[in-house]
Amino acid sequence: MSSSCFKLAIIQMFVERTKELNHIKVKRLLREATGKGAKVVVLPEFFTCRCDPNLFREVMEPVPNGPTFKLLSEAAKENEVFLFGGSYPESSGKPDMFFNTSNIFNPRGELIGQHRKLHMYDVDLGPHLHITESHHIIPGNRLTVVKTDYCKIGVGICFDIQFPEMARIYRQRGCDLLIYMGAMTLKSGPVHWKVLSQARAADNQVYVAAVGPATDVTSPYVPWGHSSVASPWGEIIASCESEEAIVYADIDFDYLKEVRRMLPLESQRRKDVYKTVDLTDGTPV
Ligand SMILES: NC(=O)CC(=O)C(=O)O
Repeated sequence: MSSSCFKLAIIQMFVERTKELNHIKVKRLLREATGKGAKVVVLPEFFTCRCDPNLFREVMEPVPNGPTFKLLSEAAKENEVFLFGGSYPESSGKPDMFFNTSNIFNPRGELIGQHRKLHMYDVDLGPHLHITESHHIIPGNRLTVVKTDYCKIGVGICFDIQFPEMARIYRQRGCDLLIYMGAMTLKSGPVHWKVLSQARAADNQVYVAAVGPATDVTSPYVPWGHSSVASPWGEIIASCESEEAIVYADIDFDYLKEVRRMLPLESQRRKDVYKTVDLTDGTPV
């Protein structure tokens, strides 16, 4: 593989009943992915317990002094990989409230980024799908750009994908890949998950990875699964369905440049007709 290309692995993990079982599974799946040449690996949202607000309170843990943080750091180091550690409930100091946090590690096991889900999923999707995340989750308050050996990567969690402004800012700050870890509902997942990944990719001419847990119909909140990777052309280049799977995709910077050359959106913006916001000013992230 040329230096202008690297292998990304996204892990659509079936989340087991206990944190310990999930830790064991993460180690196994990470070994498998890096054994196949993956240089950047992504875990799904909420991989330490099933999607259930009652369980979240039980499994939440401090960052950086919790067992999951330690596991991810050690696993990144052992496998010499950039690890986007899905997300898990990070205790906030308030008894029933937590952050939905993704910790990101370099191949030396050092923390290089942390994203706390920004947008709260407070929605009324019908009689059985009234969700108010803000009752138990505290939103983060900053965007997250991570520098890796390959490219800059913008990070979002689940509902964050619905907000195009965030992806636009990531592109303006030089990201070539956006990673969203998300457990979409069965209501919005089938319609939105892939379409939004493709839209964020095509609008911004970046790769987009959308990574969820495998579907578990016994969970009170059934995640949609269907993880995928979209190319800068907006095409799905790798995907899976509902079950546990590792999905691999080559992130090819020559292709990315070619898309931007063929379709020069950045220089064609009609800034004389509509207002755009320039965020390429080196604002720290
Ligand atoms: N939980 C979310 O943040 C969003 C979601 O589940 C959905 O869009 O579906």
